[in-house]
Amino acid sequence: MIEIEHVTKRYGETTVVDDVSMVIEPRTVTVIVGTSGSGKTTLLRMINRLVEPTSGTIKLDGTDNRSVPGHELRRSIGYAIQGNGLFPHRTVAQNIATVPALLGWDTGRINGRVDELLSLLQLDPAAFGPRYPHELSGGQQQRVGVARALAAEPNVLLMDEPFGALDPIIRTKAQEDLLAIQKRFGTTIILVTHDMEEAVHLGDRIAVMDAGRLIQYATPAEILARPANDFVETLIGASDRPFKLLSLGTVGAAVEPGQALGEGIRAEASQRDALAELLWSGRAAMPVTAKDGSALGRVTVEGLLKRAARPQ
Ligand SMILES: Nc1ncnc2c1ncn2[C@@H]1O[C@H](COP(=O)(O)OP(=O)(O)OP(=O)(O)O)[C@@H](O)[C@H]1O
Repeated sequence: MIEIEHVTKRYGETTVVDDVSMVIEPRTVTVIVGTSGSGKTTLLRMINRLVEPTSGTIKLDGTDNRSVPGHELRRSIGYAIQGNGLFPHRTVAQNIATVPALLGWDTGRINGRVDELLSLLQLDPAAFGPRYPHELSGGQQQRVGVARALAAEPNVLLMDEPFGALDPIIRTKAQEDLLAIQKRFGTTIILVTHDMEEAVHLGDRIAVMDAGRLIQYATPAEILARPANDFVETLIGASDRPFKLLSLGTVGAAVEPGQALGEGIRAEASQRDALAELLWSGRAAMPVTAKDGSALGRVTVEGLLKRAARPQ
């Protein structure tokens, strides 16, 4: 658990983070979202003490983060940034091995971990381990950056606009990879973005910041249904709200008894995708199938429209 208590950061007369308090539950994804200059990066960097707060306290599992030296703290907390920050003169494998080597892991354990992470991020260890960062595409470099941040099995991973430089298709893929990794390792992830779409997709909870203040801290569904003020409402993009709401639920949760004709959709697809497919193919209903291909029922335009309405 991460407890941020009345944390303020000032540079001279300027307050860039203003009395922020929030509790981050273990094994969850928290997304900090807000406009440029709202203090997101500063707040994130106070967790691993790349920035020291002017006042307030940050506790990690009950322990004040000032009770251990900063460099030690940063070995136990993963950190991934936009543009990946890889060391250009080290191979991919050496980059990923950086923190485990500092921690004195033996070679066998380091190599095992490097291979495990590369495979997990769908990069063949034999092909990619010996390469240098400039021999990789931007998307591949970004994955190596995430692998390096995860190398020493941190409980906490901080990510600052990790997908900002990626094209939309690679970005979606990288987001799916991240969610899979988070499930597998149970890592507590805190991710900064200015993209509300990304926040809704990835976050168990979203923290909305404006001018250094924490304006709202809630689940995506709560934020969509009840934005705390006009600023949050603008950030969500009101015209898109029903679709964002549908993107939170799976088809499996909207399945109705009965049959339908034509091509089906899988239960784990999003309700947004189901509605798009129904509208595009001009159908009122379509079959829903389980992973093994068995029929579960159907999903209907009528049912989905009800789910897209503002929650009461
Ligand atoms: N070392 C520093 N000295 C003085 N001012 C700083 C320093 N670091 C950040 N700031 C200021 O603090 C404010 C918040 O910066 P921060 O990087 O936290 O914002 P952000 O929300 O992450 O923005 P962006 O989305 O553009 O990255 C900005 O106005 C920035 O200019």
